[in-house]
Amino acid sequence: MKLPVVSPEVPAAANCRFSGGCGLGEAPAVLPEAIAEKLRNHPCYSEEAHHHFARMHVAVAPACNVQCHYCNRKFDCANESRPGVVSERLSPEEALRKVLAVAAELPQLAVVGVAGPGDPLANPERTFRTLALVRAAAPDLRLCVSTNGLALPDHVDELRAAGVDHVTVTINMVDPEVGARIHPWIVHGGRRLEGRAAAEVLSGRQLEGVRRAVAAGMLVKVNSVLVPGVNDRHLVEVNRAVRGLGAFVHNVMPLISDPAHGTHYGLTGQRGPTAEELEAVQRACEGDARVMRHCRQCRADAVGLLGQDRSQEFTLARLPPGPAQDAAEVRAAHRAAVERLRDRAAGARAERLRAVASVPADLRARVAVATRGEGRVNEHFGHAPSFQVYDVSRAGARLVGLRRVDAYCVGGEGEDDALEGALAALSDCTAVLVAKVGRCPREKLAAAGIEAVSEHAHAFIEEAALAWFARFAAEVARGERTPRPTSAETAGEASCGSTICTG
Ligand SMILES: C[S@@+](CC[C@H](N)C(=O)[O-])C[C@H]1O[C@@H](n2cnc3c(N)ncnc32)[C@H](O)[C@@H]1O
Ligand code: SF4
Repeated sequence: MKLPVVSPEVPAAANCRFSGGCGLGEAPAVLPEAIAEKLRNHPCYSEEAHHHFARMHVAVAPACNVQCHYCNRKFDCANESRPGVVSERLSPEEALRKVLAVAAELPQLAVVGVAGPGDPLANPERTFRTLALVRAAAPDLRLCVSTNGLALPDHVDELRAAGVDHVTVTINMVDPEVGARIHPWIVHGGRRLEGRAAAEVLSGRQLEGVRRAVAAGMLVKVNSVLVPGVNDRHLVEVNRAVRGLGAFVHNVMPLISDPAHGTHYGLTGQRGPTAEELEAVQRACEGDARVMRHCRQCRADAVGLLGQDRSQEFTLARLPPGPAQDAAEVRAAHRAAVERLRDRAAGARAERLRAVASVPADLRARVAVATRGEGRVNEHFGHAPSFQVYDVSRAGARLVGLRRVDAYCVGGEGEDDALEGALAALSDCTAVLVAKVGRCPREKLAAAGIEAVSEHAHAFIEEAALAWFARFAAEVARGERTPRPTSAETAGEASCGSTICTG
């Protein structure tokens, strides 16, 4: 799918944010209403929607037909938010009970997905029964499925009939030589295939699945796990292939690798990418395509706003007994409230943009933001498990990624390490916008060249970022401050022949 080129002067998020667009970089007029409607409240497909709408994954699909070197579904930790991890597996009936209980508590709930812990389409009976039960009980909830794609070509019609209009397919390679280094085996047609032969079949089926899903009118997101030294240079080719087939958005995610997880990569010391490496590949894939940058790589039983996992509050043992009432009218009221909030945020943003209109076009700064949702600066520096990072210029604020950190204010001996970790994670930022910050971390941030800014607490993120940027630009103009190059700028200068080169 070829997308129209948007003027670089026009900020990515600004173009579509309040017009039913996805916040991923396209002008509102570009998106047909049918697609805009599908994005409006889907947190995983729309950067803007993820501030306001929640999703839940129901863990009804235990088996998998592919082995990936990074996945071990046996390892579970309630405190860990990581793909493939679940606390309990559910029957379709239990999944429905849980959906209705969550929907009664969370007016923001908009999406129910099946994303494992194995592969939804390797467990078709359980998956389709779950989808049918949820659709009958709560028809306003969107349904989605996340699959490795091996069985996708066989199930597109059934997915469509089940009311699924969002499908995520994990595609890490289009070259079987690369694939054999990521996927050691698959089971297909009742046979186990290994190495290159397995990767060849997997790749063919994945691409065919994307083609058929797009042809059936579904919105397809492609996930790729970035494995340094294995597929980092190759993902541009994957991007080209899936875009050619009409995939709507590409989500390049960092490999999560730890020896404690017992995966092949963890045990052999394969590392995940640095923030700079991830950003370089995302930038290389961007071109005229949509690239997702707000993914939180959530658990297969995640519940809540992205980044706010509430799965442990909704285990089977904690669900209310008996059949729950659906709360569709509460969700409708929430959707209407979000529309009003979107209008207010658009107004605030337009005003701030006017205030920075005279700033030189080439001045930009990178800022980190502590947020708990609603699109606001509303998290304490020390409580943030991650920071959203934006590049700010007179054109607006553009999300460049997410930096996970250990929350600093948890007490105990790890505090100093956590603060050092946060300083390292934000080392390319000029400022961090927070709801609150203590004196000690403020001083340490300042010593590292990062200004802690709390005067815009509870403001909308882009409004706050632009307000800070106006002051920053004035200080630069007076010679009181020097702009700091972002890691993207320094990586860009060194990109040819290093991490990746698209030229
Ligand atoms: C657990 S899978 C379940 C759905 C399906 N089986 C699949 O692979 O797409 C969900 C997503 O998590 C990703 N994932 C699993 N383990 C990961 C890891 N250690 N690091 C990064 N991504 C991982 C998968 O590649 C996939 O995109
Ligand atoms: S396909 Fe999905 S569930 Fe299966 S091994 Fe790979 S990541 Fe895990």
